[in-house]
Amino acid sequence: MAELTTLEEHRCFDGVQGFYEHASEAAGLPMRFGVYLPPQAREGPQPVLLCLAGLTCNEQTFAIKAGAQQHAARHGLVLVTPDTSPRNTGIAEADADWDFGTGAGFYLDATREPYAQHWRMESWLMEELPALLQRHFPLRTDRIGVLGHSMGGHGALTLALRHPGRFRTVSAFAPIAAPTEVPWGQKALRGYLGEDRAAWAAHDAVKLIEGGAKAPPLLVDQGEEDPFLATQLRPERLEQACAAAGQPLELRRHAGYDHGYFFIQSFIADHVEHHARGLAA
Ligand SMILES: N[C@@H](CCC(=O)N[C@@H](CSC=O)C(=O)NCC(=O)O)C(=O)O
Repeated sequence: MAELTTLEEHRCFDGVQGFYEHASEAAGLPMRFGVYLPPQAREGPQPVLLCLAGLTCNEQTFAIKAGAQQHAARHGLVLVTPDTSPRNTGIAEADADWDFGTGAGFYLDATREPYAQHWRMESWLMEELPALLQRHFPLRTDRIGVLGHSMGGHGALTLALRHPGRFRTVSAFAPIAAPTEVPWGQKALRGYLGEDRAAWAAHDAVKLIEGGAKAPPLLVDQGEEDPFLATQLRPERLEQACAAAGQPLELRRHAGYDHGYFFIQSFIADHVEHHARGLAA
């Protein structure tokens, strides 16, 4: 059986936007992801931007809604858009809520049953997927940046902080910056990791920075009309932690913008340029 199944491929800004599935060992199930190959990939391997989406999203959401391909085509960046959780796991309770379980993997490896067997997003993204991508696509896994939105912003920050040296560039839109302190994060961390608060802290960007973890300079955009700003996101906690630790952070607050993809579309060009510059250096 083929290692990789092509689900769809579409010409896009002179490159190719595809969606693929493979039998993931980490998840123990088929996992899906998107890859945008810019036109430069016809000439040879190009740097990669891993794009992590938020709650309720799948591998198509960011690819369809963010408008990133036109900028990736200009800069010669490969975009990789993974699904946000395993699916069709047979665990009925995993489909009960939109902010936990299916579509809400929080980019970590669960240790609590019934999730521990399949919810292994960190292992999939950090180990299995890069090796698979390297075998099948013209891209450079030694030059990877990571970007994320909301739950995906939490993923971008925590994966970069937990795996120093793996990502050369990091950025986020409206990240869940302090998940141990907010309802979305507490629900996920309790559900996937149990009651051990030390285990939670290892997946909280603010706590990681306070504990001395370092990441490349962070670019973060936040809409001031985001309905989740005060209750779920808490960018001021990231600002405080970065200032105290000397972690470079550019936090841009934008009047009038909310949490959705119209906000992302408005600033995605800056993010792709940020990554392209850092990945070329
Ligand atoms: N269904 C929820 C809203 C869910 C939501 O806003 N999801 C965001 C990410 S939130 C944090 O990770 C998203 O990206 N949705 C996809 C989209 O196409 O906008 C509710 O009813 O409040």
